[in-house]
Amino acid sequence: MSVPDASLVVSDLHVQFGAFVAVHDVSFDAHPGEVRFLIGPNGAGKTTCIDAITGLSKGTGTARFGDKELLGSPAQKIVRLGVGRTFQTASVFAQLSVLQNLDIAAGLRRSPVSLLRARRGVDASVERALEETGLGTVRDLPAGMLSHGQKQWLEIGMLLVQDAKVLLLDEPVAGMSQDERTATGELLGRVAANRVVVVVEHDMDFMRSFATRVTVLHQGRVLSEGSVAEIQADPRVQEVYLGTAGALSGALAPGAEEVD
Ligand SMILES: Nc1ncnc2c1ncn2[C@@H]1O[C@H](COP(=O)(O)OP(=O)(O)OP(=O)(O)O)[C@@H](O)[C@H]1O
Repeated sequence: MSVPDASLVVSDLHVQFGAFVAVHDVSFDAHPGEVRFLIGPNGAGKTTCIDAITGLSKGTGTARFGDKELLGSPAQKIVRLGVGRTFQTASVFAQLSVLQNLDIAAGLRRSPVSLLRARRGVDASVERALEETGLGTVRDLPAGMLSHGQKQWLEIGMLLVQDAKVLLLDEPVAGMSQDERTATGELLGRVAANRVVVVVEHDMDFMRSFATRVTVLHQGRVLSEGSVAEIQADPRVQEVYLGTAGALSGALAPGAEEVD
């Protein structure tokens, strides 16, 4: 199968901490135009996959973005290649305004020479990110005053101004209100139109509403992969959730309400 240049293709990813194998030969791919989900019970290896792809943990196998191999590259180089991530806890500068946070992020992709040049007005990439994330109305507020959801959107905006082509998002809707979850799903749909978006999530209701393709991990291995309907119908997935996370089992059933 030919793979589009802008895709992320992970093959046989293997990550070990001492004798403990956290990720066993995991393969998945993600393409612009889809919102790709990685789900699985606690400790399944989801965050470790993202850590390895972004250079924070050592992994073997391959993780290619277009024709670039990411595994083995330093984290900063991976960022420069256009691969960005968020963490479970948003890391924004609380004292600085939304605009200043975005401006600093935009500076990370500018050359030292252009940083020294006098700047007139707001960078076009910052204006686009404000528009795309819906944060325009709070642009002058200190980031510390934003709601939990708005902080996550700001982090996503910071990746957008850095011109990230691959966004790896670790539990972006944890702790969000229902309205914020819906807004986040819609934002991810817009962002994914021309970028790779991979979402690690526990929230099954969110997954069901916004995932276009899902990989289920269990104990470091790929258990199942497919559309939301396919993975929900997979008896192996039902068994894992029934066996390890009773509260999630109901949420896997089509149409079930999420249980927190
Ligand atoms: N630095 C580390 N050293 C040792 N073990 C680790 C390290 N990082 C993760 N692990 C272990 O690897 C396994 C996978 O962890 P990981 O955080 O990737 O799971 P996860 O699927 O993201 O879980 P959760 O949904 O709870 O965040 C766990 O057993 C975890 O304890």
